[in-house]
Formats: sequence, structure tokens, C-alpha cells
Amino acid sequence: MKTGIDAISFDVANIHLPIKTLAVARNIEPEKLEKGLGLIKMTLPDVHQDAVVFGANALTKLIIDNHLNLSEISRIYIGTESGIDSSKPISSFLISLMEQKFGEDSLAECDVVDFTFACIGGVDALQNCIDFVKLNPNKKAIVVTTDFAKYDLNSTGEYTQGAGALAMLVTSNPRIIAFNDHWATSTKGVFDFFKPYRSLSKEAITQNENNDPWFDNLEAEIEIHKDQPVFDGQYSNQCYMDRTRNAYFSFKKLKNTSETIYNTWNSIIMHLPYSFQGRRMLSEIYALDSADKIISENIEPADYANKIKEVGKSEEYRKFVTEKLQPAELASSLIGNLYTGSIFMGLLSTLAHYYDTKKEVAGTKFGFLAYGSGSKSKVFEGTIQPEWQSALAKAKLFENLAESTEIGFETYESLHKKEQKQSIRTPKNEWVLDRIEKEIPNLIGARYYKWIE
Ligand SMILES: CC(C)(COP(=O)([O-])OP(=O)([O-])OC[C@H]1O[C@@H](n2cnc3c(N)ncnc32)[C@H](O)[C@@H]1OP(=O)([O-])[O-])[C@@H](O)C(=O)NCCC(=O)NCCSC(=O)C[C@@](C)(O)CC(=O)[O-]
Repeated sequence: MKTGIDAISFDVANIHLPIKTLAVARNIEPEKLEKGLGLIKMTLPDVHQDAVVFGANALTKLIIDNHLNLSEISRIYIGTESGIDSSKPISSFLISLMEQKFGEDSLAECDVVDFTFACIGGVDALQNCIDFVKLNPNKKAIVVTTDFAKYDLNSTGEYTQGAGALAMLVTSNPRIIAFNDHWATSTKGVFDFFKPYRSLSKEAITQNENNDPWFDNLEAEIEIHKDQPVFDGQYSNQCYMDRTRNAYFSFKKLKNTSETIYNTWNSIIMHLPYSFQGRRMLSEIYALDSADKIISENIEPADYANKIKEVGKSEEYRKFVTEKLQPAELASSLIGNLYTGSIFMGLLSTLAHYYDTKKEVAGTKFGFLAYGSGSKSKVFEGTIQPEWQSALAKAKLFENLAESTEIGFETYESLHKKEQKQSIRTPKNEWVLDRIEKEIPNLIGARYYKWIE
């Protein structure tokens, strides 16, 4: 019995700042962002959007486009690191919104929960749902990944921002991709990127040393949780590289093979915090696992990094990137980081590209290299199924991304600082954040959403 993804839908923020505009405003060479990191646009939520809204919209599309009968859905598992409440998971919001739209108690027997492990939470949810469906082949599960990758203004993460969600139906005998049984993991507890609760004294708030506009409305000593992470960019790259390399070679061990695994993969789908992360990180694995061992096992550690750099710049590696990685990068360049959704957007981008260019990939294997800060990598593979094209006929990924509304730098900053009060786009056929309760004492902070026809 095969198990995997039967249908995919998505909802990404449909307003964007061109990366060139940001580069000029921040005095960064545009070529560094465009040609060095592969960035074209950066998406961000409108006034009425948050992680619940993106997740609810992707899930609603999945249900409607695939005529799903909700009584058949046994699980809705969410991957997210943009939780809006420390107790009530995003899945609890999604259940109430779906019941609002599709009928009271329509999901009353469905198990729901959020998985948080930075960007890899969606892969954890998927693996869990796959195992569940393997044990219960007649049951169906849904994985939703939803996030807003928000970074501080002027930080090195700023140009990698993005927002949106994907929803995936997990079934037996899936139409899109069936996953093979080996899932390799590499874990190490590190502080490369995290979102701690920060204690702020009254004095620190008054001084506001970093001129953070967020402090303006704070008066008392407070424990705050900011959407923006604390991170060390270059160290996070090192952690990404170490975990994915270890997981990749564990995967080889699990498969008990000495063959060059990436050569057996038609496409490689990696977590992409920005478009070119995969190509910048994979050269090491490429060199280490090449059939003719580009790097000799006896190489001196000092020469090792230089050799990897050399390999990364070689014509052969460039060809490899164009063939196996580039299709996954296309959507990332136009969206930015989706955190938990990035790896699945890479899958959708690859398939949408092959769909649009009429390339048949049924029967080929795709390799996945997932990463989440903190840190964990998982490596696994799947085989594209014969019905993948009909299952994705409604996706229209690149047409949808082309309709995104461009905003200027001032609007971007005012959205980022939450000073913008009026939505940029008029919502239609979608969920929106209606209000956040401020008046009723035991409901302060409760968030209400509504469907706009
Ligand atoms: C990712 C970094 C660190 C990049 O940091 P950075 O300092 O902006 O860029 P860089 O110096 O690392 O690389 C710039 C590249 O542009 C090139 N360049 C320079 N100038 C030019 C030019 N004129 N023309 C053409 N190319 C140019 C330059 O040569 C270089 O390419 P390379 O040669 O190394 O391949 C930064 O954006 C950052 O801090 N981002 C936030 C953290 C992050 O994304 N980390 C990634 C790994 S961790 C992860 O993926 C998990 C995460 C973040 O998604 C969170 C989660 O799990 O929840």
C-alpha cells in the first residue's frame, strides 16, 4: 500500500515589496540579493491576515477544490512557528472556522494539534500523518503549514521575509507523491534561531535603546513574545549544513547503499529560507557523495572548505543545480521564506514548473532535505505518481503569484510596524481577521475571524 500526498492547495500573502526597492532603501547592492541569494520579491501579510487566515484559506481551498467530505478526515495536523496563543493552537482556530463554513460538528471527531519545531514542524506533522494512514489505510489526514516569516527591520533576515500556508491531503494510494519508508533524522540542540519570551524592565522600556517602535505602547514591566526571531545568520547556515549532511549520510545507511543517492533523484526539494540556500548548502554533500569522490577522504581539514567552494563554483555543479534544484527555487524567489511551508512550496514549485512546461515526471524519485532551526534535519524520498498532473490542475501557482500587488517602501514599513490600519487589497472569497477583543475582561486577546464573500 502506497501512502503520500493526494492533493495540495496554498494561500500566500498577495502583496509584495520588490527586493530591489528594499535593497535601495537599505543601501545594499541589489545584485547581492538578486544574484547572490536569488531574491526577487518579498511577500508580507495584509492588515487582515495572520497565520490563522493563511492556514484557513489554504484548508478551505483544499476542501472545496477536492470535494472533501469532512467526516472522512481523521486528523488535521498543523506545522507552524507563528502560534498566536501559548495554549490554544492554530488547529483549534481552524476547526471552528471550518465548522462555521462547512457545518456545525462537521469535524467534531477529527483529531487536531499543532507541531512546532521551527521550519521542520510541517515535515514532522507529515511524517506523523503518513504513519497514521499506513496503519489506517481507509482514513485521511490533512497537514497544514502556516507561517509569517517576520524579521526585524534592518536585520540580515529582513530580505528573506515571506508569508503564507499550504494544505496537503495525506491518503493511501495518493495521486501526487508516495513516500518511501526510510526517514533519516539528525538533531542537535542549538541556539541558531529562536523566539524567546523576553523580560523587559520598566527602565528598558523607557530607554528603548534600539528605538524599537514596538515599545511605544508599553508602559509596565512585561514579558513579551515578539514575532521576530533572535538569530545568528551565518551560524544558522552552519547548523543547516551540518544537520542536513548528517541526515543525508544517515539516509544512505538506512538504505544500506553506497550509491550516490542524489543521482537517483530527479529533483531535490530542500528547506529554502531564501531561494539560493539549497544550492549554497548542497555543494558539500554533492562533493562528498560523488561517485568519483571529488573530495578525497584524506584531505586536510584546512583544505576542505576551499575544495567545497571550488566544487560549488564548477560548471558541473551549476548544471546539477539547474537540473535538480532550480525548479524548486522559482516560487521561493517570488515569495520569500514560508518557514514550515517552504519545503512544500519547493515541491509545488517544482511540479507546477513541470506542469507548465509539460514535462512528465511520473515514476521519478524526488529527494527531500528538510531543516528546522534549533535544530533538526530529516531526509526522505518519494516517487511521483501517475495522476500528479490531474491532481494539480487547479493549483495555478505561477499565475496566482503573478497577480500579487506591489507595494512601496513606506507602506511596507508601516505594515511591518503594525501602523497601517486600512487593508491594501480588498478581500474576496477568503477568511480575514475581524477583530481582537480589547474590552471584555476575560476575553481580552481573543481573536475573531470571518469569511468574506
Ligand atoms: C541567510 C543569511 C545568513 C545570508 O547572509 P548575508 O550576509 O546576507 O549573505 P552572505 O554573505 O551569506 O551571502 C551573500 C551571497 O551573495 C553573493 N554576492 C554578494 N554580492 C554580490 C553581487 N554584487 N553579485 C552577485 N552575488 C553577490 C556572495 O558572493 C554570497 O554568495 P556565495 O558566494 O556565498 O554563494 C541572512 O540572510 C540571514 O541572516 N537570514 C536569516 C537566517 C537564515 O535564513 N538562515 C538560513 C539557515 S537557517 C534556516 O534555514 C531556518 C530558518 C531561518 O528558516 C528558520 C526556521 O527553521 O524556522
